[in-house]
Amino acid sequence: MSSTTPKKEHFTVVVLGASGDLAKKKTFPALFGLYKNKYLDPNTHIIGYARTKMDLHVYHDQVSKYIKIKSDEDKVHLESFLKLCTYQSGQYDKDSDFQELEHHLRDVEKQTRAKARLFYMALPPSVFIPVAKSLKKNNHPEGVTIRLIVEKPFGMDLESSRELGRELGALFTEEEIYRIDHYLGKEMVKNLMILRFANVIFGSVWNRHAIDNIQITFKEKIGTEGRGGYFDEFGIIRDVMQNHLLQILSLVAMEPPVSLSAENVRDEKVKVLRYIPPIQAEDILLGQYVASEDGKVPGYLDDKTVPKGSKTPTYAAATVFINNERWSGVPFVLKCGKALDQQKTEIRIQFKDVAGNLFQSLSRNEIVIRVQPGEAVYVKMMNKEPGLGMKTIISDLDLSYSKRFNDVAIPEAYESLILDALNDDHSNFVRDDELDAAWKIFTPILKKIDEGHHDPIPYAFGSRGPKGVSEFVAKYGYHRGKQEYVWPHSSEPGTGQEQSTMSSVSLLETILYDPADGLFLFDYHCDRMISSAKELAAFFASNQEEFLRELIPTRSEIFTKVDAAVKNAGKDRRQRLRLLLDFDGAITIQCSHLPSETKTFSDASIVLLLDSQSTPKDNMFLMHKTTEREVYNDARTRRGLGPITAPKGPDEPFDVILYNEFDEVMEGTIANIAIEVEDPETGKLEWITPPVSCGLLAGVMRRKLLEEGQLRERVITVDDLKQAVLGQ
Ligand SMILES: NC(=O)C1=CN([C@@H]2O[C@H](COP(=O)(O)OP(=O)(O)OC[C@H]3O[C@@H](n4cnc5c(N)ncnc54)[C@H](OP(=O)(O)O)[C@@H]3O)[C@@H](O)[C@H]2O)C=CC1
Ligand SMILES: O=C1O[C@H](COP(=O)(O)O)[C@@H](O)[C@H](O)[C@H]1O
Repeated sequence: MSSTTPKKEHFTVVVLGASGDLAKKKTFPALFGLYKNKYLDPNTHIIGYARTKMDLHVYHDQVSKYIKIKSDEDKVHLESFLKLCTYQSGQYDKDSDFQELEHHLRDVEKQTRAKARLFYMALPPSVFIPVAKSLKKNNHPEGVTIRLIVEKPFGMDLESSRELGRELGALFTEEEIYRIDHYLGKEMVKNLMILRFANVIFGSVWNRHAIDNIQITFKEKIGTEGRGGYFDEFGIIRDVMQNHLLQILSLVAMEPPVSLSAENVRDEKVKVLRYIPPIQAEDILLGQYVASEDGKVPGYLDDKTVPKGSKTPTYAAATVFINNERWSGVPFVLKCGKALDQQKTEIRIQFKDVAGNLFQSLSRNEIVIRVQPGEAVYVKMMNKEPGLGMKTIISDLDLSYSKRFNDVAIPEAYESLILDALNDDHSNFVRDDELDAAWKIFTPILKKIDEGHHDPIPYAFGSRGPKGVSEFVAKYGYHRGKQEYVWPHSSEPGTGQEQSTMSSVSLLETILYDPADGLFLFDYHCDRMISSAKELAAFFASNQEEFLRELIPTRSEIFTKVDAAVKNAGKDRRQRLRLLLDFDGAITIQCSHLPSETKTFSDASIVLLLDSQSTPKDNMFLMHKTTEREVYNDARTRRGLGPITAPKGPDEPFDVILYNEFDEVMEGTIANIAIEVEDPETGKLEWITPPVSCGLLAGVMRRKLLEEGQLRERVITVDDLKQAVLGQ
């Protein structure tokens, strides 16, 4: 399959549609990634071509717009990368413009001596053929190797796809064409062959004898905002299911190929698709999103670019069957949708029930391959609950990439695929007969949908999808499990387990749960975590845009998880919850039980120490609650205090008070500070607390007291503090 060795053949890359969204967001960042990591020959010249007229300066701004610069080294790489990028404007159907492109190419190639050209068509389908014709006529000189990357959609149905195939086929050979489906470049999709064919423990159960049903799910939180007009022509089945999900299915279901060569792999992929009959009307469930429950986010039809009364589905669940020896009778449920409750793409393989009745209340085994976000493979399995009894509980074997491979950068799908194309490796590209087989499965049902025979069921923006989804998957045998399963397992802080989930900075909230009062100031905790997530995304999220757009959880999503964790740890017990949010959207909750009443000390009995030196206030870890606690730990160490524990006795120092470089009091290492002073104007006693601008965390209790008017913000100097506390 794909190789990762730098390619010897020397290419010029031409990006057609260079002013568009795809080129900016995916193609140029991918080319830069390859260049930076030395997978691209350092002399490779990249020519952008599009209708928009722009000078080189503006063009370079466009090229760089979505390229992430994480270090000074990256900056240097970008400068040299931009020197390789030139631009030429021209129409998509004018020979004279393509001839000018040819002059540009020849000038470049005189210097670089490149003898091969990679044309990347980041273009709308309406101009695929005119551009392909112009390229063939004007930019395909003899003796020059040509590779043409074509983006989806590859037609609207079997007929139009064949027509497109015929027209392209008359111009370029199948070896020259690379039909991109970027899901084939995703790390976990590329991992499927290895998981299946390099592990006896998986390979031997990968069939109808052991597996009950398989779900392949794609969920997005975002709606079609901004591209409603485009989307309406296609709908979610053509946008995601017929290509991305079906490609995943073929890798999950195919037989082992004779070798890893592109043709052998694709032979097996196409074979399995041919065993799938067209989807039947009763095996499909469609939905279209309406406004969110609180009415704040508009629905699909509220988008002005969407035709009034459109029945285009934004959600679809469809079940296919593979009528071969391995899979006969096993439903493959494909689900995809926009404007849903979460973002995820996963493959869920559910096994059959255990035979016999040795144990009660067992849940089925599942292998879950999490494609994104947070790549993981986990096996849900039954285990003995540790202890004296013989109770069974659900547990897991968990290969979370963030823990197992935490220092490895996972390449972007487009990087991996462009490299494959440069290396003449077709295995992760779609072959013409695969496309044909895929359209055969979907075309009859798509025709019926286009003719308006299927009314989509409305679902609220941000929900799990249309009513009936759970019943739909249950109809095909999916059991949601008899026992509650919470991941990760709750752990007592200090066991070390919580450390292992913190390969980098995570946002942190510590929440009190009391059976009588519920979760203390829960909304305030959520608000703080969500707003810190937005502010710190630029520093810690590896994909800032995606994190901000889709991965920051809502209050209700956090509540669902917290509630499940509390239940799991015992709703009748007082608990301290450590809620962690990673910058890839993963939430971790650790519960520890508390005594039924917490010991309190009167004010006079708490010993507080003033820090021995100031702390600069300009520190993001003071303003946001995160797992990065160095600034606090340093202060404790300076004053001889160990790690944070509950106060052990009235005489033992409890906390250290930090102050900034201007001698203004900030806060303690675990609490905000307030003092009671005389109001200089009225002479009345009042409680004051330093403003956040002094460099401190806006605590949730502090917020409550400020809102209730029990506390007022005022700068407190170290002298004020001494005066108030010691009367000096
Ligand atoms: N290494 C890791 O990253 C691991 C992560 N986890 C996490 O633990 C959590 C639980 O995992 P898991 O049990 O596998 O997955 P979930 O419980 O999230 O989903 C299991 C199945 O139940 C469906 N489902 C979810 N909510 C409902 C509902 N309210 N009513 C009916 N059906 C529902 C899902 O459908 P649908 O897909 O349509 O939502 C899915 O088919 C997940 O957040 C998972 O990501 C677990 C183990 C390891
Ligand atoms: O091809 C498409 O894929 C994206 C989702 O891609 P991802 O890599 O972000 O998962 C989807 O949003 C878009 O509608 C579709 O055309």
